[in-house]
Amino acid sequence: MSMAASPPPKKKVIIDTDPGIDDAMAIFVALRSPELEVIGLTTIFGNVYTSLATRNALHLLEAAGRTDIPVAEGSHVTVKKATKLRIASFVHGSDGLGNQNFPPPASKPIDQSAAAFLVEQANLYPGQVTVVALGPLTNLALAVELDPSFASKIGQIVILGGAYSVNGNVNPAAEANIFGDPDAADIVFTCGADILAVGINITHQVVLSDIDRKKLEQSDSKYARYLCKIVGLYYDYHMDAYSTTGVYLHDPTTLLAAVNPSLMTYTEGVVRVQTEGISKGLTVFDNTKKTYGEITAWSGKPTVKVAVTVDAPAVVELMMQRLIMDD
Ligand SMILES: O=c1[nH]cnc2c1ncn2[C@@H]1O[C@H](CO)[C@@H](O)[C@H]1O
Repeated sequence: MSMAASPPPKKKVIIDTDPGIDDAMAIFVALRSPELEVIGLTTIFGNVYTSLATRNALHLLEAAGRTDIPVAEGSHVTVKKATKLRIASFVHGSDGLGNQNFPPPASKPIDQSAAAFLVEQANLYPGQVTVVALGPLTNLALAVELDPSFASKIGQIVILGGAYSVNGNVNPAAEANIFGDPDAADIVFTCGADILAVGINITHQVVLSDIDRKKLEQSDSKYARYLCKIVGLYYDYHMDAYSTTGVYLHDPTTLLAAVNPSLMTYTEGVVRVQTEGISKGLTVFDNTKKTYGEITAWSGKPTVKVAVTVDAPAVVELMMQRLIMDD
């Protein structure tokens, strides 16, 4: 008797997000990826304040018809309780979704903080949960502080964060997600979890051109059409900031690294984050190949994987395919 091979188990994913136009793309791609089971969204400040991130996360799940997925609201302040936050409304619009003024969602977040939800899920499914972190790393740092076993129980943390051997996007030193809470980022990078970091040295190679945008616009996919409605402002920002007619696919690229890690190559080493001074938010990678003459801040810290190359056309194609494919 022949038996059909059973499909591989889906990867359980929690997306920690600050939606955000490219966050919306990543969330839709995740919902459309048969390799993934999205078990929750957790929210954080960054592109918008946390309360608006929660509202947008709920709204995006409603737009996708997936209100079965829980949303846990994250921290409103940095891990050091700073309330003065850097919010990128000039990139995403004051509503975070291209100034479309969508009606408020009917659904509500669950009664648990993002950090508590992350800890709970890691304990429920040890080694099986992947967190895709698309904003500042505050919630994950709080999870590490809440439960010392979180780092070993979480399956993998895929981080959009850092600028490795290239300039930042907030200033020459810092990438926006790391700059948003550098102390949290340093806690997470050194916590000992299985970490895969995707920096803007990678995501600046992955561009959605105007031609691809038109293809999305002309498809009948409700996901593609929704994204085309909100993406205009993101194109304007890229024209102003980088003089390009395309947009960088930061968040969907990172999400797709969780779907198919072989879209990138990686190196391994220790990442520490500068938490003060003019280079606050700088990610500094030690390849651990040199024995320094003294103990450094990197000595003996756990290593992480950092993406070094990407098959950019394959990432764009996969994203387009996931958005356009039939339900
Ligand atoms: O110039 C910028 N300032 C702040 N945030 C930005 C900028 N450009 C892009 N992003 C946002 O930050 C993440 C990648 O660093 C992405 O979520 C992107 O939308």
